[in-house]
Amino acid sequence: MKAIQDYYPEELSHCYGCGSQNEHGHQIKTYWDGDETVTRFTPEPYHTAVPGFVYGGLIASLIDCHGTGSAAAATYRAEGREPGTEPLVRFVTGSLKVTYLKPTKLGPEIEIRGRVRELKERKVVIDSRVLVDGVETALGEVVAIRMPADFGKAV
Ligand SMILES: CCCCCCCC(=O)SCCNC(=O)CCNC(=O)[C@H](O)C(C)(C)COP(=O)(O)OP(=O)(O)OC[C@H]1O[C@@H](n2cnc3c(N)ncnc32)[C@H](O)[C@@H]1OP(=O)(O)O
Repeated sequence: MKAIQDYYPEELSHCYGCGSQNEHGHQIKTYWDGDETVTRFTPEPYHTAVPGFVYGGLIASLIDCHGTGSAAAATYRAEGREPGTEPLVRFVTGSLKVTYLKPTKLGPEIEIRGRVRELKERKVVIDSRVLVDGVETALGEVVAIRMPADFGKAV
């Protein structure tokens, strides 16, 4: 099964969170599991906050790209299209909110499960849960905005 990120074109595959071409990045992969999107990531020992627990910025980063990837996957699904078909659907982060419920144990695989709360043409809101060993440790909300064709060009 291909992940939504596997359909990103080369020029959009350099993101630190989800770009398959970024050798220093997380290279996350997001898949459908029924009505939920799922990303799994095993942190390294250096992803430490305090010994034994995962750095919160890593969790935010995973929620971020899980959210934008889920937004793209959900849009293709809502339109009844295969991912990667034209016109390409890509999202950037408009806002990112993370609520840390309890410390996230460092070592086991982290699972992020997302649900679509709102889906419009230009804006998709993804709610995420972060789980380790079945324990919910954080919640995320990503407002994903359709990437403008001229993204970054006016800066
Ligand atoms: C695809 C491969 C790359 C994936 C990368 C994924 C993760 C990333 O790190 S992306 C990088 C970080 N993000 C950015 O740099 C984005 C910078 N911001 C921008 O470019 C623009 O502000 C952008 C595109 C988000 C919004 O553009 P803008 O023209 O203002 O949108 P606009 O038409 O006003 O708003 C559309 C809708 O989005 C909403 N919206 C826009 N910005 C936000 C925001 N920051 N928070 C919440 N909602 C927002 C608006 O309220 C509007 O909603 P509604 O339709 O309900 O009224």
